[in-house]
Amino acid sequence: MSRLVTQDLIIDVPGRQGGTPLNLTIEPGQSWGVLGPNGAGKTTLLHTLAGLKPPRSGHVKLADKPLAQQRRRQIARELGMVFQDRQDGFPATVLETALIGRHPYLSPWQMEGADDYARAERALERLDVAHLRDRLVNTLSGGERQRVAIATVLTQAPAIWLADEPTNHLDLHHQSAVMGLMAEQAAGGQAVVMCLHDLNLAARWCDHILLLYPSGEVCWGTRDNMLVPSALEDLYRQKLAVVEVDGAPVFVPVKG
Ligand SMILES: Nc1ncnc2c1ncn2[C@@H]1O[C@H](COP(=O)(O)OP(=O)(O)OP(=O)(O)O)[C@@H](O)[C@H]1O
Repeated sequence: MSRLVTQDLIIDVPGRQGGTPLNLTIEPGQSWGVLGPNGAGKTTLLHTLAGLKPPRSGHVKLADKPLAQQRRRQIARELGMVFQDRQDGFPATVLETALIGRHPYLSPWQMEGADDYARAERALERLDVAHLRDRLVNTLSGGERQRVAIATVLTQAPAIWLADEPTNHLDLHHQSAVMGLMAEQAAGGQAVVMCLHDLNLAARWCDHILLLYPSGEVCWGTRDNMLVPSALEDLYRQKLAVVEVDGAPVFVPVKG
């Protein structure tokens, strides 16, 4: 299984000077939550980890080799990205979209085979969008599109998931189902890195947390060490009350 390693990584957020160099190892089986306020650089970090955006300094290594030296196709067999914003203007059906997840494994002009179709169909079932298989993606609701995007990455079957707010647009049931899927991926030996705005999803489903401050300061560690109310209040500049439900902390914003 592949490991994602950053060496003295500083992400390139326009107008920001400096920041904490990130020396991080994302191990197979781990589930990371990236938390921080709007504009802190969560998406920039994820895009940098995916090799879609060059860092300001430092390196990202995938399977011991700098990302910058690897072919995109090879990277796409290892890394799957759930984007925050997608342009679904392309008139493709739900099934055709899920099948895009198989492209890293096919040679140019090679048609998808029975196994590719079976994987895509299974992923659509898993994300509860199989009934939409023949619909054009640009006719779907926001939550349906989000589930198709996740089904596409599930079809891709990467060793490492980079998911930018995977629960965006999802109702409570589907939020829980998607977080369950992410946990299942991690339990199966994949690594998962998710940007999340919901502290409570992070507290319940992630085992590692990275806190990203607008200044560029970063800290990271195990969930229990990182989800300290005073640190989170400082991160979000928001007072919090904490209760415990089912053994996990629940953070509630309070006035004052
Ligand atoms: N192309 C660009 N030109 C100028 N500024 C940019 C550009 N791309 C991103 N930024 C800025 O970089 C900062 C970090 O953006 P990023 O999208 O990584 O934040 P984020 O933590 O994911 O935010 P959010 O929680 O709102 O999704 C923001 O202030 C954003 O405005």
